[in-house]
Amino acid sequence: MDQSNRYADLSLKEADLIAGGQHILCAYRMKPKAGHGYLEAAAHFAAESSTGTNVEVCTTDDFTKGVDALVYYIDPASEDMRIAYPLDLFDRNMIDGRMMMVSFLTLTIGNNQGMGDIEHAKMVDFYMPRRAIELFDGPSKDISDLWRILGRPVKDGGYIAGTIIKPKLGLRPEPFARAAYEFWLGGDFIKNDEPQGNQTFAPMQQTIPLVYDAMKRAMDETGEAKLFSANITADDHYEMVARGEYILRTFGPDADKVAFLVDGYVGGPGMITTARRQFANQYLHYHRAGHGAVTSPSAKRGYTAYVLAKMSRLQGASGIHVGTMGYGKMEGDKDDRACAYIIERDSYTGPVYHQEWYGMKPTTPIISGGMNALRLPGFFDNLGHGNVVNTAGGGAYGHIDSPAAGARSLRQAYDCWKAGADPVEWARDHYEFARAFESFPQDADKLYPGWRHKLRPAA
Ligand SMILES: O=C(COP(=O)(O)O)[C@H](O)[C@H](O)COP(=O)(O)O
Ligand SMILES: [Mg+2]
Repeated sequence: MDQSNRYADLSLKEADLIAGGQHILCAYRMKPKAGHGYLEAAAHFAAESSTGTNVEVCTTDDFTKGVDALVYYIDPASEDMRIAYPLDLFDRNMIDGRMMMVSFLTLTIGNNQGMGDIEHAKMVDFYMPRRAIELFDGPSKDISDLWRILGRPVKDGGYIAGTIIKPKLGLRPEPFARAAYEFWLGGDFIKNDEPQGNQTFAPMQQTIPLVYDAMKRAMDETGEAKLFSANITADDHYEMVARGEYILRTFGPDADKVAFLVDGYVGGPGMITTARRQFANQYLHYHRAGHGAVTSPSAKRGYTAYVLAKMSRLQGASGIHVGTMGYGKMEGDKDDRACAYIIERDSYTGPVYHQEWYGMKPTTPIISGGMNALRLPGFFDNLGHGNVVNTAGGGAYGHIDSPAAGARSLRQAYDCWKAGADPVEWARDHYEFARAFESFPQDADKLYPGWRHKLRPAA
C-alpha cells in the first residue's frame, strides 16, 4: 500500500520545521529493497516509526493524523531520507514530564530496522528543537569538575592523563590496587576496564578499599589529587545503586574523586539515566563497548558513532568514548572529530543538522583504544585541542620502565604538542617520553622514521 499521500510531504522546508520548534528531525541513509519505490518505502518507514502500520486501520482519527511522522526530503541517488517527528509522539515521564531516550530510539530506530521493504537504513544525524533540549537531563558534571578537583583552571584545564587497569581481567585485589598505585604516581585518572566489576577472583568489597588506599598513598606521595572511574554496570537497577553507594561509602571524604563508569551501549539508556539520576554528584563515564555492531561504517543499519555521542549528551553522560580518530587501535578516521565537537561545544553543525545546546553542559570526549605517548601529538593536531580525558591502557602498562613512567610519557606528549615542539627533539630532554620510543618501536618507526639515529647518536 502506498502511504506517501499521508506520510510524506516533500513541500515542507527544513528551515521552517526548525523555526517552528515542534519537530525532531532525523536523517537516514536509506535504501529500499529491490522492487519498492523510494518514496513509497520512505513513507512506510515513517508510518511504522510513528502512527501507522502497513495497512489503514479503522481506529485512526483526525487527531492521530496530526502526529504522523512525515518524510520531508528524499534524494534516492545519495540514499538521503529525512523525517520530521512531531514532538508529541515522544513518551514523557510520569514523575517529572521529562523526555526519555528509549522513546526516541523505539520510534526513530525501532521497528523500522527490520522492515521487509527496506534494504537498510542508518541514522546519520538528528536535530533536537529547543524544547527537547530542555526536557532531557543533560550532564550534571563535566570536565570542569575534574579540572577543579585536580587543582587546575576550570576553563581550558588541559589534558587528563588516564589509564585503564590492564590486564583487562585476571588481576586479584592486591595486584589490581598495585597497578592503580603505580600509574597514579605519574598520572591523573584510572578507570576500570569495561568488563571489570565484581568477579569472584576480585570481589568489589575487597578490591575497592585497596584501590582507595592506593589512591591515598599516591596522593600523599605526589601532592596531587587523583581520580578513579569505577564500573557500576549491572542489569539490575538495585545492584547498580548498591555498587555505587558502596564505592562512595568506601571513598568517604574522597568520594568526589570517584566517577562512575557505565557500559551504556550494552546496558542501554535506562542504565545511563539510572546512574545520572541516582548519582548526580558523580562524573558519569559512558563506555560504549559493543557500539561497533551498529556504528561501524561497514554496518548499514543502526546509527553512527556521531549519533551515539550526541545522544549521550542528552542522556547526561559527563564523558563518552569517541574513539581515537584513526590514531589508535579501533576503527575510526580523522573526520570523527565531529563526534567530539558535537558533545563539547555550545553549538555545532554536524553531517546534516546545526544544533544549538542552549546551555546544556558539555560531555567530555574520552580518547581511548591503543593510544600511547607517541600517537598523541598527531592526535591533538587533528583534534585541535587537548581538553580531553585520555585513557591509555597498553600505552601506560606497556611502557618498558613502569606504569608511572608510562603516565609521565603521556603528560610529556601533551606538553610537547602544546609547546609546538618536534617530538623527537622533545624526547632528548624528556626521559619518559624518550623511553616510549623504545617501548613502542613499531609506532616509533612508523611515526618518526629516523628516530633511532637522532635519539641514540652514539649507537
Ligand atoms: O580498554 C580500552 C582501551 O585499552 P588500550 O588503551 O590498552 O587499547 C577501551 O575499552 C577501548 O578504548 C574502547 O574503545 P573506544 O574508546 O573506541 O570506545
Ligand atoms: Mg576497555
